[in-house]
Amino acid sequence: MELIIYEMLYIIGLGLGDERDITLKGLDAVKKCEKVYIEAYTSLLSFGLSTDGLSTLEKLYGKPIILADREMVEEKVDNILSEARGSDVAFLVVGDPFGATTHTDLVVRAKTMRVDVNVVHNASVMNAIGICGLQLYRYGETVSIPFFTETWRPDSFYEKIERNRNLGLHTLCLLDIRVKEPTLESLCRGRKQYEPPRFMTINTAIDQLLEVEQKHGKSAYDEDTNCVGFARLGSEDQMIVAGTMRQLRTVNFGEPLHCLVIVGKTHPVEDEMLEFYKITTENPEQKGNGIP
Ligand SMILES: C[S@@+](CC[C@H](N)C(=O)[O-])C[C@H]1O[C@@H](n2cnc3c(N)ncnc32)[C@H](O)[C@@H]1O
Repeated sequence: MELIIYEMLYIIGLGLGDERDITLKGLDAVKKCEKVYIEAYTSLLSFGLSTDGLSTLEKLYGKPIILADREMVEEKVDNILSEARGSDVAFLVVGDPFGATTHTDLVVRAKTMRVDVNVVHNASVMNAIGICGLQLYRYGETVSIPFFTETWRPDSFYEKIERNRNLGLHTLCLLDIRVKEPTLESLCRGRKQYEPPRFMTINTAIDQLLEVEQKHGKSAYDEDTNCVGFARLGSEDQMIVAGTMRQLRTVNFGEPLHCLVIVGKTHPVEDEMLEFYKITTENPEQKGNGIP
């Protein structure tokens, strides 16, 4: 009887900061893989991902890395999986592989195609937000805030935030990333051209949240609701600022990526920790860099 040995798909978390955040286990796996893909869709990296290539990562890993953009992840993933049937293939993900739903799909498809999968975990935005002192086990459902357009203003996040707040739970709001979005014009013409990448800022997210509150009027939150804004978590220049929606709306958080937490009912220890990140009249220039 013929013995079929399937090779492995390694899904490897890179963490949040820079190329050195990969784990030793992850690095070992990358080194033994014949092909290495990096997902550039659900997160932007501060890892030297630019038009001139992925040099920092490639230097550290000692091999070329193929950029798996949104199109490849969503439409051509079967090709990657087929390759993993004949050789070891690495699929690198910023943060943790399960910090985004796309990668759960990838595992399901791999299993269906009888490709073995090995996951190497790393830090995710989902746990890095713990740095502000709000307890991770006091969070409700995470919501995603999409960019509003003139004609498309989806607000299903509102009900979820309302539910979380009624239960006294904190809410993590993940903010939209628009990468490789085909322009409307190019879709009509049938030849794809792409919009420039866009990353939602905390300021835009708060504007949209308040617009939706005004529309529904159920007082799920308001301008005086306490929040924490996070930018570039895990990087040297990360920024964490606590304040009301009104206060955070005017803070310049700088480069992406950003996310926002709407604070629920707090424990005294959570309050004590949040104090370190607060904008105050004595400290209007709160930069919120790192651990206080
Ligand atoms: C779908 S999640 C991807 C999560 C990633 N796979 C992980 O495990 O961290 C993407 C969203 O998380 C937030 N995010 C990701 N990395 C971040 C960072 N370093 N700092 C702040 N927010 C971040 C942004 O709102 C971004 O739109």
